[in-house]
Amino acid sequence: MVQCILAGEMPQIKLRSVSVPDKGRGMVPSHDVSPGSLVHAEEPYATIILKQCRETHCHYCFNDLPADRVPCISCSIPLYCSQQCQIKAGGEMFRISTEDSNILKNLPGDIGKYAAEVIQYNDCEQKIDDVSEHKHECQGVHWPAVLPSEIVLAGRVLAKFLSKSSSGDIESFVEKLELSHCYEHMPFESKLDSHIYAIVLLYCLKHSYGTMFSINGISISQVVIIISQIKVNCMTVVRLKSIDAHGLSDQSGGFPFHSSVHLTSNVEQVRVGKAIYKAGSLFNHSCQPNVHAYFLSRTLYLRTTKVVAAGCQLELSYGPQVGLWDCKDRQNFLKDEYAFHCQCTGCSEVNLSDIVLNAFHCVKPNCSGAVLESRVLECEKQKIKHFPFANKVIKNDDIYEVCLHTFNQNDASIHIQPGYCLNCGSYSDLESSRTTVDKALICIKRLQDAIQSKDISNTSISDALRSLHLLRSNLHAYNKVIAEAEDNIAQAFCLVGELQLSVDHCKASIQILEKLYDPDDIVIAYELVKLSSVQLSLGDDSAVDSINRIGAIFSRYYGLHADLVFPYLQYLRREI
Ligand SMILES: C[S@@+](CC[C@H](N)C(=O)[O-])C[C@H]1O[C@@H](n2cnc3c(N)ncnc32)[C@H](O)[C@@H]1O
Repeated sequence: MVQCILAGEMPQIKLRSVSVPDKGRGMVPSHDVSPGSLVHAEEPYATIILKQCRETHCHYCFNDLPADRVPCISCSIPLYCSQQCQIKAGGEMFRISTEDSNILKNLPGDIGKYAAEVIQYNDCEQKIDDVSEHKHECQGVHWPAVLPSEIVLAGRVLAKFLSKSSSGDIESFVEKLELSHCYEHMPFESKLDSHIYAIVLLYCLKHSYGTMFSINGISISQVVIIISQIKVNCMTVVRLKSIDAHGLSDQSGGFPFHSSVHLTSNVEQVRVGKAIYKAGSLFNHSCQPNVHAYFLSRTLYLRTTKVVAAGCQLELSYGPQVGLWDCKDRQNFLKDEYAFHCQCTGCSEVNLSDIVLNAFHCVKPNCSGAVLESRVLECEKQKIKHFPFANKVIKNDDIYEVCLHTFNQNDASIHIQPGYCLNCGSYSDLESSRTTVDKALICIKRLQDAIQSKDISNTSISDALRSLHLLRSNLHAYNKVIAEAEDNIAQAFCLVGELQLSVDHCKASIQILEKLYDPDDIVIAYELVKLSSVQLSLGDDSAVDSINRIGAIFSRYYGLHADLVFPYLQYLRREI
């Protein structure tokens, strides 16, 4: 909340929790909400840093670690960006006896120095949050470094119970958490894993808490429930980074930009932690979300990206989104990761993206119809059957263009086969197209490797251009593979200093992505960041339009926090 106030913004929208068919509880606004409105801000109930970020990010606030990082005073495993974060993560562990404090202060080197500072902090009786996130973990045995992050997070939830509960009634604690769980839908192997981890975790905690803690059937079953609650409800905390073509990242808001060197800037999302937000857990998933989630430090912010009418569900994406993957891949992911079958509009109503994202080109060169493989077709058939005829053309002209033949059939007797064009009904030999595409992709992969190693030859670019031509003649014009190939070629041209060609291929990639995503989706803004950086290098006036578009999209997704989340925006604005 402190961060919200500092940034001059607090959520103003009144929300209600309602019961939603097939999805359990969900959140709705009490009145109409305009795009870009902050609807929710919340501090986490419990968090954990991801293992791959242990050396690079603060274990408390998840920001980048500075050179003078501060280790945990006791076990020195967690690293913090400041003494304040170290103290907050330690909770009560620093309220120690005078005798112990003298011992700690006299420890050699940095540890003694930190101990002295921390003790002084506590002596001043400053008010600190009693988070105690790490206190129970640093008792000599380094189990948090070994167990999976989600199990360590379950340990942190349990530590709250153990530090606060006087009754020792773990069942009522779990009930009061009011988090949904997926135990009954979990596969047998995952159930077995969670039982084993529950027992291991309880023994680890017993090491810290001693006799006040009993391990029995009840506590084990409750920890199993907490583990399955975490599986369904924990959010991945991410940070945005701009990375230039040479792999340098922009941490400071400045940009390592030299007029003699041509650079593109890519936006990368870095996953840094996992966290449980109790109210945030009430928001359901949609593959066409109307809410965007982001984080400043540990605080979760939810902001609408579309108009949401009073009483309509506010839904965010748990990862998969229309445009990112096709329907089948999204549903498989949600089943594996969150153990539910997605009931969102993106998975139940026809949308252009799901039809064309992995589609092939029709054999007739001038036909714009999509040809689908059986894997995609099965999913889309279900949706086409239920797509109300009246909405077909009005909702999206492009859908009509790629599926004309299909929609002209009587809805009740839709009979589409893999390999037949949805627009004109012509048959394509998908096996031969697939073989050509796979061969072309080998050259594109070679170009990607050359980009990685910054060793781009003329041959690798001309091979990639020939492959692009093959991709375009075998795949549907809006297939995502073409967008990715265009993007790779744009990067390669940029690295060899052919900036105008880079701009052309970057634009071709964006044109496809605008069909797959909403043209105002944040993904388009990330692509425009690349485009505008090359346009700026080229002295191209249209950089202004690109940067204005980026600004408009970012302010809808991040509001007043846009510059804080992505400091590179300030650099772009300065340039125009
Ligand atoms: C983080 S919780 C969201 C709140 C939840 N509905 C509740 O009642 O507590 C995630 C769970 O909500 C349900 N859910 C969320 N989005 C859904 C969707 N698009 N389709 C079906 N179920 C969904 C699933 O049961 C999932 O495991």
